[in-house]
Amino acid sequence: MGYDYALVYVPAQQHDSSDAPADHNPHSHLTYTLPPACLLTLLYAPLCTKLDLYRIAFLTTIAVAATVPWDSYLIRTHIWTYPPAVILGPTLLAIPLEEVFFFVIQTYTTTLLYLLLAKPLLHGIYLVREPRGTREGKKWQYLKLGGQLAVALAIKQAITFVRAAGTRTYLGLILVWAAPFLWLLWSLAYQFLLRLPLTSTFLPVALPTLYLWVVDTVALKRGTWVISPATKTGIVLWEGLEIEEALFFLLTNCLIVFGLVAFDNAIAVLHTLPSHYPSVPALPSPLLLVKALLLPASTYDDDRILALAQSVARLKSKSRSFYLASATFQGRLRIDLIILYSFCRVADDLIDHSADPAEARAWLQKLKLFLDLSYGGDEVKPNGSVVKATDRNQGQATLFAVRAFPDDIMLTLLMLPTPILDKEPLYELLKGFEMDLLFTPSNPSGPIKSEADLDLYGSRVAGTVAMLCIQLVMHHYPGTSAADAQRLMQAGSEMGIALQYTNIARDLGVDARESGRCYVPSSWLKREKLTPESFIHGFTARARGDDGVFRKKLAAVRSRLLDRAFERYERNREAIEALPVEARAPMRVAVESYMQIARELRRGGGAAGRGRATVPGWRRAWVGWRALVGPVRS
Ligand SMILES: CC(C)=CCC/C(C)=C/CC/C(C)=C/CC/C(C)=C/[C@@H]1[C@@H](COP(=O)(O)OP(=O)(O)O)[C@]1(C)CC/C=C(\C)CC/C=C(\C)CCC=C(C)C
Repeated sequence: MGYDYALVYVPAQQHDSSDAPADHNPHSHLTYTLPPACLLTLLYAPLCTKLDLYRIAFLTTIAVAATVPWDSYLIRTHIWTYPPAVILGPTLLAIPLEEVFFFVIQTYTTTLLYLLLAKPLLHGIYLVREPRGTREGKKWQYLKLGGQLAVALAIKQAITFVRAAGTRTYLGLILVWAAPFLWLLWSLAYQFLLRLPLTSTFLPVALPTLYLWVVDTVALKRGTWVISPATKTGIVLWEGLEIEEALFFLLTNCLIVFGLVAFDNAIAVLHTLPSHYPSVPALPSPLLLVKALLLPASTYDDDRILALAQSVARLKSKSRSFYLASATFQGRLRIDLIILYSFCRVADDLIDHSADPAEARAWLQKLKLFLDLSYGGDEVKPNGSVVKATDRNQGQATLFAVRAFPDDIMLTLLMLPTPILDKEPLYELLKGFEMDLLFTPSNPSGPIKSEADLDLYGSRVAGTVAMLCIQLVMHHYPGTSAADAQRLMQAGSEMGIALQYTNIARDLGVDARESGRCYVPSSWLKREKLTPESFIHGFTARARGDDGVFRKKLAAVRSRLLDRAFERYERNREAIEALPVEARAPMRVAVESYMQIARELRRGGGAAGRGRATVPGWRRAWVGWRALVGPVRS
């Protein structure tokens, strides 16, 4: 019996209360199962969503419902019994309550570990379309069949063991019970079971299993329970751990993790494929989850899946702050934000990485044309309401994007949720990128001569991004009044500018050295007796001799940028608390993890000189965790 260490089962023929010291047993949960459960609860609590609670309740109910009849049967038929002295008393269908509690706590702990490890993943990118009649489609069908066959053979063998009623009975009973569930879960979620990273499949099975093996061994060595020699093989995994026990813990953890993977597979289908599921309830019913799992993989939208995979890869490689923050958003909002990030990133990179200004202008022109086509169908009604682009216009935009942009960029453009986003911030963003084209070797300060210029630039390249993010939030979590929405947009835009000031303060050296650009208003430079040219020169290798003087001036300029960043941040951070509740904590994470760069710069940590500030991974995680818990006090 797998859960014996918690309960101290003793086979009937050996039942003797002297085998099981009573003082060990009621404390087993306190000593072994509750501490890891409490620790994981503390760690995961700030990340926990309503969907997670639903998932935990769903899985625990199934685990208890699936285990209780089997366990009860074993007890009622006297295959197992337990010394009454070691249990508290109450039972459910003859199963002691402590045993039932074990079913719950094991499911809960393994689930929390799984959720923690799976948090960074966007599950939609692990879906695979299986086109009918193709090699790829057949490959997946063979893999599915292969797994089904292997588990079916194990079931057949298990039935033989049980029928023989000998030393393999216990082994057979474990397999006969667990394998059909595994067969079902494999049949529904084989794609995810094969494709998810091992941190989401192997690790959440291996860690709790190993823990239970060790605990089981300790319990055995203390003589708290015994397995009947008549029903066990006698094989041990290591001294003190029967192979049946080891298998039981392994299979129960496999069942829990396979169940969670199937749940996530269903949610991924629902969230990733709006063409099949235009709207999805926050807590999908079990029936909807099953329907999603049964949706033929040949009908998946592989363009959308690929676009998402490219966008996630882009986000992961280009921005650690927003990658961390993205993990805290949920469902379709998370997907739309990642695609929006990808759009902003590719647009910025197309222009920044152009071989010459002419090429950069050509890309800008194409991006504008794409927006013109996407929004071309907008119609303003006499009452001022806007009817969004029609399918015809989407079709034209698609055709244009396919012809005008490289494949990996084209898919991001096509997935941009233009029906949800206003066009003005997107055009403004392009205007911001256009300002970057005004930086030339003969004009290294480009369009930035005054503070007002810098504010305008910030509002175009970052204020707009914030407004687009807030629009997505309000679309996915409706209910904000028009007046509040306007206030949020205003505050968001200001917060975007704060982030842009931080960005400029961080990249002063990189922009000077690599692009010959100086984003510092000329009026500020004058106060430090610098010009844009001498500022850029200060970063070049030749100028390293007069380090001290330049460093002081650089520190003063950077400090002014940071002052403006913090001023705007302080003024607007309260507004985050007026966002829909589901988006507050994630938005705090996005803003705080970026503003941490500003804090590091202010502290002078590592990057206040000519280098680029980075926030150490552990501090980034801590800042994110703190922001999730509640508003950050300054
Ligand atoms: C969680 C998640 C995936 C969020 C996505 C956010 C998003 C869409 C970001 C786009 C970033 C981007 C590439 C924009 C292009 C223009 C640009 C470079 C802007 C600067 C970003 C810095 O990114 P990074 O450091 O990676 O860039 P470089 O390496 O220097 O090229 C910006 C500083 C702008 C970022 C601004 C925001 C994300 C807006 C944040 C504000 C809010 C979300 C509003 C908060 C709400 C209230 C109510 C106050």
